[in-house]
Amino acid sequence: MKHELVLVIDFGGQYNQLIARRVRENNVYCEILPCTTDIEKIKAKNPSGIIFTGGPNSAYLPDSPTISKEIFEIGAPILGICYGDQLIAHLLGGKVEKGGKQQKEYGKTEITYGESALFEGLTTNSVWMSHTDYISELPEGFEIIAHTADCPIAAMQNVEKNIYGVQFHPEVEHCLEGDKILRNFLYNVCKVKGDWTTDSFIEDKIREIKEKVGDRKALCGLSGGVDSSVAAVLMHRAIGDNLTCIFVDHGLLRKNEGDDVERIFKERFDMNLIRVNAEDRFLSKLKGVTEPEQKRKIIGEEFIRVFEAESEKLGKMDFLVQGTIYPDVIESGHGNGAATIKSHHNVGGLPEDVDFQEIIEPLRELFKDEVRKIGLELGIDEDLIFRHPFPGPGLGIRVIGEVTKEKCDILREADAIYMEELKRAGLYRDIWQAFATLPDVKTVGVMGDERTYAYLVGIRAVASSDGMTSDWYKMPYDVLERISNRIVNEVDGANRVVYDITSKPPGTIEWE
Ligand SMILES: Nc1ncnc2c1ncn2[C@@H]1O[C@H](COP(=O)(O)OP(=O)(O)OP(=O)(O)O)[C@@H](O)[C@H]1O
Ligand SMILES: O=c1[nH]c(=O)c2[nH+]cn([C@@H]3O[C@H](COP(=O)(O)O)[C@@H](O)[C@H]3O)c2[nH]1
Ligand SMILES: NC(=O)CC[C@H](N)C(=O)O
Ligand SMILES: [Mg+2]
Repeated sequence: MKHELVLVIDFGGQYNQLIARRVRENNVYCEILPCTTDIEKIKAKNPSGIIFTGGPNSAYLPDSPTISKEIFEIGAPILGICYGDQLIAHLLGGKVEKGGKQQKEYGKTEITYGESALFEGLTTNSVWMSHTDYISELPEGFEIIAHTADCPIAAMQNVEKNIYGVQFHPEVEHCLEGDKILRNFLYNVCKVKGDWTTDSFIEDKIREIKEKVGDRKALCGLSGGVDSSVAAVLMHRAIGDNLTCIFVDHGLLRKNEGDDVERIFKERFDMNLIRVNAEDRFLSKLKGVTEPEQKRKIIGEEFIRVFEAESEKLGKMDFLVQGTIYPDVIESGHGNGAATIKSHHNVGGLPEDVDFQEIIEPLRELFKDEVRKIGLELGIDEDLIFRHPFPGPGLGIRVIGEVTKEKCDILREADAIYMEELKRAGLYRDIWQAFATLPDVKTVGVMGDERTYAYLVGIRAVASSDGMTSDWYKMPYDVLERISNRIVNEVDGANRVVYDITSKPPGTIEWE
């Protein structure tokens, strides 16, 4: 079945992915396209509605991102947000200017709404602003539908042409009733029925995979983590025994993880699974390397080389499947004009030559919490679905600086104690992700009246819903105390523990 589709046209904003997921949360399928996409391609997708995102530029400057005016003629309702709103005004003959002290607005702002299908049913009047420019003159055919104390045109509409614009950001959590405004756009203006659900995602993906793979063979990188487990189960539903899962024990896993993953998958899933022990291979490639991006690229490449070697043994597999999700893609700098934060091993860390016909990534557009929902619907057990995320490069990026077996062993012991204590305190599920890290730092201590000189262990726990932003977890002192005592007492080679209290941004979740 072909679903209703809303297109998000990307002008380089910070919250584009949020817009997309808000649309999906309203049961409408959504795709993000760069603003440079050909108008014919946009038309061919026959969208039910189009949303222009915000962006860092100024619509009136010559080199700012723009779009052909033909977009206004293709018949789909349009909603512009912030830069998108300003661009509509600029393209259709209104005026956008740099704001003086007066017109700039950042953060929470009081607003007065007028009559509009967008604002039906709203009961509050506070929005979230982030703009320096402002619309000083309406384009012809438009009317003002909201204003603030400082911004005369906080929203505008042309009902006849179905074009709407808002200066504020309805997609962010802090915009009161922003979700209602987006819902009104979808249901009152675009008149969608809302035919997209996680059920239909599963059905569609399975059909899509069947069509693509036919009776050819696929190899799926399986880590035992959430994303690859969900990807593997989806693939298995689609192609059955033509799927082989491959679990690489690269020596950078947590304590007992290799054996646990192998056992759990053999017990619970009726899939072909191969475990490859490749510790020496990975550690020898990482010898002497300290720079995080270089480490990530080496690990990314080794994964692929191991997959290729196994594929060769099995008689050449046609497809490689990975559990890549959206944050892996965006942080690797593979979005439109987005900066590279770190090369996730499965995206930015992939080598150029990959000996498979194609890579299949069934979850590439989704966020972690969406993947979890789908996993539960596929019947995967909760203990697997609610495992904390664990990065593919594993301890390779948690041992800061050069990776050695000795350091990995120290970290494995510390991390195992940390997890055990979090579970004992009943905090594991409340925390989005927690782990220990081993900075390349030794400190002096005193134990049994003897001097020690041993490694520092960092522990981190974060609260988040999608991993895109996070806050540090406010861990009770008594739990911290127990963790610290046990690590220093029980782990040979560690004599000090620190707790990371950095949010993301400005930090990232992993230290490298
Ligand atoms: N040890 C491994 N063996 C085989 N494939 C792996 C391994 N680690 C990661 N991968 C591949 O890389 C992808 C990305 O890893 P990532 O850690 O983001 O996802 P995950 O492990 O599936 O889920 P989670 O985020 O819950 O850890 C995985 O989905 C999987 O396809
Ligand atoms: O599979 C992965 N391959 C990687 O290379 C990688 N780097 C980070 N992560 C995980 O992604 C989430 C966001 O991490 P950061 O805030 O550190 O960028 C967190 O959950 C990280 O653990 C990775 N996962
Ligand atoms: N958040 C935005 O889209 C900002 C739009 C534009 N760059 C401004 O400062 O007004
Ligand atoms: Mg993982």
